[in-house]
Amino acid sequence: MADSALSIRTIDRSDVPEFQRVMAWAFLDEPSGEDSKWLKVLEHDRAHAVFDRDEMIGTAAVLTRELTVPGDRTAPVGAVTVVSVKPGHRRRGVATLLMETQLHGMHDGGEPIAILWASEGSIYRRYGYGEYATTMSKMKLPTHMPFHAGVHVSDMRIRQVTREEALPFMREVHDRVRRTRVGWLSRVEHTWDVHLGDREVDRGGLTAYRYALHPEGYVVFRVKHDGDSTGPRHELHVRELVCETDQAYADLYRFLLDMDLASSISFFSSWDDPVLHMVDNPRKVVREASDALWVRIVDVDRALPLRRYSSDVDSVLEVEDRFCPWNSGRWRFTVRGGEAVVTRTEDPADVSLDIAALGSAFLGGARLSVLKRAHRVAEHTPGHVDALTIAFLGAREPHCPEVF
Ligand SMILES: CC(=O)SCCNC(=O)CCNC(=O)[C@H](O)C(C)(C)COP(=O)(O)OP(=O)(O)OC[C@H]1O[C@@H](n2cnc3c(N)ncnc32)[C@H](O)[C@@H]1OP(=O)(O)O
Repeated sequence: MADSALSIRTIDRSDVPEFQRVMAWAFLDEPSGEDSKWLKVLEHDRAHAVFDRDEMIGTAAVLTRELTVPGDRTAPVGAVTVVSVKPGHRRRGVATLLMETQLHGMHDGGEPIAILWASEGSIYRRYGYGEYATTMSKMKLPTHMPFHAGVHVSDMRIRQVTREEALPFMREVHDRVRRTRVGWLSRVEHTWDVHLGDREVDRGGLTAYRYALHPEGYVVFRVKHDGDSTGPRHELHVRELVCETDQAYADLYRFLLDMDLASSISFFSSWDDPVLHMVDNPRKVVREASDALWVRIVDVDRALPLRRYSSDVDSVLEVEDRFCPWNSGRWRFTVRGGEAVVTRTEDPADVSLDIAALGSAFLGGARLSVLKRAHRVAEHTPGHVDALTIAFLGAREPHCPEVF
């Protein structure tokens, strides 16, 4: 701790207004008010505040969630959010104290994995979070583009309905689909109000959400009005597109692409969105990649066996973890038939890496072979990095469709 006057504790109901104010000032935002939907997902016993004497100066919270990991499995994760320190109190170790408290708490009987979305790219590696555990694709495509001849569009009816009508169906579909998609998260009841918050201030000048249901999926989008004397050129901003079948995916994309009066579709999608291979002219799909989920392996021996792996491997990993030293040292990582066993060993290392590199690779997003080229992974026994890279990869790119 940089200053002996600092203290940290979990919050109670009476702390909430100040908690909101500190957050808002730190994020250069307006306090969201006592009616904020977000307050309903906040777990007070997992929300910490740092005080300088009696002044609250820092906040951070953990949300209890399940994350889908390779092998159609879910793993308990601590979803870290609202890390904030009041301007004027920064660079004195307040965020470090919050990170330490959260990760020690998870190590001590909590989740073996922590995740977050980073506001800035240079903050979280020092705490052992691995970047690009999932990649986000900021995608824009013109409407009215035909599909490639081989793409079948069914005659299933797509209905635009009210939010009230859509929600029960969406909850059910989402809960089935998220269990099959690596990087997707479970939702609690109020997540829906936060994720699809639709107050005027949430809309950023766009319309309210539109909800379109297909028997096997749904799409939620807003419209940004645009145009001139030559006619309307509205933009469709897709919030989420969730489908149980590839057919629903093609049908719902076609529904959006055929929307009269609209000229483009914008979507924060997965890097491997199949639409690239569905449209007639893939070059017209403009994409920009950015980091999405950051993953922190809290306990190597508890976390790695939670997922399945693509191939057998037997390697000794030397892990460096300065922030959570219980992970440091050598681990034998053995996969047989997709299942991993992780045990302490004194055997010489085949591969050394820092804990953040392991977090980046955990969901099958960043490749260990690329991290090796980036000097983040070192190979001591030839062939082991490639073997591990293949074992960690999954059939699809991991993707996290929601910011928490
Ligand atoms: C998951 C989320 O909630 S993401 C949101 C993060 N929050 C924000 O972006 C809100 C605005 N920013 C802030 O509130 C603060 O600047 C925070 C929370 C990012 C950092 O808080 P601080 O108390 O200043 O961090 P702390 O003093 O513990 O810094 C620890 C280290 O991180 C570095 N660091 C902290 N913030 C940043 C930053 N924004 N960019 C680069 N380095 C940073 C510090 O220099 C220090 O480095 P060192 O260990 O080499 O000395």
